[in-house]
Amino acid sequence: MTQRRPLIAGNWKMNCLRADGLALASSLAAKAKEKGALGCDVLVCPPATLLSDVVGVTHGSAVAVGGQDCHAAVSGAHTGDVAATMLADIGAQYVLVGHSERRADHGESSTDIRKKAIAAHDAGLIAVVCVGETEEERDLGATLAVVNGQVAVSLPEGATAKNTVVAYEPVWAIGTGRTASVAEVAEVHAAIRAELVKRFEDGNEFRILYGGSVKPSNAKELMAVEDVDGALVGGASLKVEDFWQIIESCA
Ligand SMILES: O=C[C@H](O)COP(=O)(O)O
Repeated sequence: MTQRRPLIAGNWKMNCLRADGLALASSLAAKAKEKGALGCDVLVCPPATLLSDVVGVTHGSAVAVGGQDCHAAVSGAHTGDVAATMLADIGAQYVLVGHSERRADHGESSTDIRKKAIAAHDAGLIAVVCVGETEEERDLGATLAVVNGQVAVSLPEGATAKNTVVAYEPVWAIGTGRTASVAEVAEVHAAIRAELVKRFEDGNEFRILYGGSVKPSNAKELMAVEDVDGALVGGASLKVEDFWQIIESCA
């Protein structure tokens, strides 16, 4: 069986002013240093305003830093956007692309996401490509078709297990306290794995994260599901003790 090192990623979304964000990142880095070898890779994705400082305070620790989005272009007249090259330039190693909040708030399509993933790869970043169905799509029985369709279009030809992570986040489970059941998670992750194996030589090695109301109380159970290789955590990543317990669930 392929051994995949889990990734626990914290998406801070549009939260944290400077003092709180730096305190959170410093505490995590200190805990990681004190613990030594961890059972997973750890990533935090702060808002753009804090990226550079968080890179600074986590330097030399096991905590990697990522952006929450990037533009598909390297530079140009795109007011308010950030290029993947800019993220790499300040020391970020990852970038989230296609989060459902970007898809909903900014009308991003899977074609847009693929372009962003290519930009991330070209900049030397690992793209965390997010996919997931809405509640309506699940009720219609369209979950696997929707998710497989997003995976097929959002992942570029050049994706590999080294430069790409897939994050499955059912939209109805994000920030709602409702977590997908183990059976629901297992079914979708198996379908994503099959899609990856069909398309990519190293499809078995891609990490597939689950996201949607992951918390200390359900992390262990979710991490034990076949083909769940970590978590993309929103709310619980803003509390150092909660996020740390989720990290420890991979031990
Ligand atoms: O990116 C993270 C997800 O949207 C999950 O957020 P949540 O853990 O607050 O449900």
